[in-house]
Amino acid sequence: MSSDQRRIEIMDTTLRDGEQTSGVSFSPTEKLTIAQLLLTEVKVDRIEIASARVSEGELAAVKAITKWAKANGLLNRVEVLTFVDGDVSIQWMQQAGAKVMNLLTKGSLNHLTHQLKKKPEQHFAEVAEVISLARKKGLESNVYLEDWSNGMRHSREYVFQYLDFLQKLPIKRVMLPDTLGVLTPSEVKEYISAIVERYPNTHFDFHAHNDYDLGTANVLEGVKAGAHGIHLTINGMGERAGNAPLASAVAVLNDFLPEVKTSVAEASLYRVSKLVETFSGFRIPVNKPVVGENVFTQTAGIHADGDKKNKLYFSDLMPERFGRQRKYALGKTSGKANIENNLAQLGIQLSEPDLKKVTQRIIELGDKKEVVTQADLPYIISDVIDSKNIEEKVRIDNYVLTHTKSLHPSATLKISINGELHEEHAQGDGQYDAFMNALKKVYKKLKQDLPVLTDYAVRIPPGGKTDALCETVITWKSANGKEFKTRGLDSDQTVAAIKATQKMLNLI
Ligand SMILES: CC(=O)SCCNC(=O)CCNC(=O)[C@H](O)C(C)(C)COP(=O)(O)OP(=O)(O)OC[C@H]1O[C@@H](n2cnc3c(N)ncnc32)[C@H](O)[C@@H]1OP(=O)(O)O
Repeated sequence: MSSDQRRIEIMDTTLRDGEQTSGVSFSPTEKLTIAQLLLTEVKVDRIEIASARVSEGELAAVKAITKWAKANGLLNRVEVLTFVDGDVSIQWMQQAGAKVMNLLTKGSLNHLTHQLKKKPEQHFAEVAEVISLARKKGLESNVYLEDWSNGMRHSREYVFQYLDFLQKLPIKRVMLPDTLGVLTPSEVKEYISAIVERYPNTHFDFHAHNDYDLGTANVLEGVKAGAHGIHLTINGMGERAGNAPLASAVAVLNDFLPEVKTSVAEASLYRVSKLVETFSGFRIPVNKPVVGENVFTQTAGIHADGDKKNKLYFSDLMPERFGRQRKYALGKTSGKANIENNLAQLGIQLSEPDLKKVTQRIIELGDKKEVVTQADLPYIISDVIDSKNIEEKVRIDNYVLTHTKSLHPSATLKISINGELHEEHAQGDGQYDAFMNALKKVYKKLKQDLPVLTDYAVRIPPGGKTDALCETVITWKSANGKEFKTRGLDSDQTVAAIKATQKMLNLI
C-alpha cells in the first residue's frame, strides 16, 4: 500500500442494522464474540452494536462489549445509535458504558414533518441540545441524517440548511444513509460529490441499503465521490433487502479503487461470515459473492480445461485471499479436466481409459439430477473401473456379529486379501466397532495401517421410507492426511457400514 492512498473508514453495523434482519436476534454472548472478531481479526475501524433504549438484553450486550473494549483500549471504536430524546438515550449510554453515540436525526423534510411532526428550526435546536448534553457527559457524537437520500431528491434545500447548521456543532462525523436503498450509483456520485465539495472539513460516512441490489455499486460510487467512511454488514444482513455486504464491498474497493485503502483483513472475512451465519440462522445464499458456497466453484468443463492449461478462468477475485479454495463441480457439464482437478485434490491419478469411464458415469448421474461431490469420487471409481478386479483384491467373505444384553457385542470375520484368507475375532462397544477391531487385528498382523474413521453417517436415500434401504457414509483419513468417503447400501445399517468398509479396503 502506498502512502498516498486515501484511507476509508469501515464501520460495521452487523450488530445494529444487521440485527434488524427480520427474525434475527443475537444473544449478548454472540454479540460480544462478533464484536471482538470484527475489531481484532477483521480489523474494521468502528462497530455499531445496538440502538439505545431497546431492551434489557441489549443493555447487557452493550455493557459486556464496552467492558471488553475499554480493557483493550478500543472503546472509542464502539458506537450506539441514539435518539433525539433529551437525555434518555444519553442516560442509557452511560448505563451501558458506551462513549460514542450515533444520533438518529431527520435527513428529509418528509420524515421530519410526518414522523416527528416538527419544524426544521425546532429539530435543529433539539439536536444541538442533545449533542451539547452528550458532550458534557463525555460522549462523542456522530449524526445520522435519516432518509437523506430522499431528502436530496425532494427537499435538498432542507438538507443543506441542516448540514450548514451541523457545521457549528461539536460532532465527529455526519452519516448519510440511503435509508430505503433507492439511490442509483449516479445519484450517489452526484449527491456525495456535491456535499463533500461544499463541506471539505467534515467527515462523511455513506450508508447504503440493498433494495435494488445496488448496495455495493453505490458504496463504490460513494467512495469515488469522496465519502470518508462506509457502513457495511456481514453477509449483507439488515432490514428488508439488507445493507451493503462487508466482504463484497471490501473486495470491490481493493480491486477497483487502487487510490484508496481500508484496514480490513480479507483473509478473515469468510470465517466471520460463517460464524455470523451460525449465530443468526440467516443463511448465506450459495451465490453470494465472496462468501457463498458456490462462488469459487467452476462447473463447466471448458472452464476447468482452461484453468488447467493456463489459469484462463481465474480473475483477481482469488479464493485464497479470503481463506477459501477453488472447486470444480461434478455433474453433467463436467469434462475430463474437471474430474482430473478433483482427483488431483484427492491425490488420485487415473489412466486415460479409466478417466473416460469415470467421466461418463458422472455425466450419466448428472443427467439424472444426482448431486455428485468430490467425496463421491472414490466410490464412483470403485464402482465403475473394473469393479470386479477391485472387489477381488479384498473380500469380506463371512462374518458373525453378536449383540447380547449386558455382554459386549462381538464379531468374527473371515476376509480374503489378495487371495489369502484371514480370520479374526474381537469385541467392541457396538457391532460395527467389534467388526472394526477384528479387522484391525488382521491388518496389524499384515503390518499395514488402516485409515482412521473420522465420521460415520447413516441416512435413508431421498424419498425413502422407514423400511427402505439405508446408506452408510464413512469418512476416512489416511496416513498422508487425505480424507475420502465410502458408502454402502443395505437394509441393515451395520451391513451397509461393512460394505462401505470393504470399499475403503479396496481403495487403499
Ligand atoms: C435507520 C434506522 O434503521 S433507524 C433504527 C432505529 N432503531 C430502532 O428503531 C430500534 C428498535 N426500536 C425500538 O426498540 C423502539 O422503537 C424504541 C425503543 C426506539 C421506541 O419505542 P416506543 O417508545 O415504543 O416508540 P415507537 O416504536 O412506537 O415509535 C417510535 C417513536 O420514536 C419517534 N422517533 C422517530 N425517529 C426519532 C428520532 N430520530 N429521535 C427521536 N424519536 C424519534 C417517533 O416519532 C415515535 O414517537 P411517537 O410515539 O411520539 O410518535
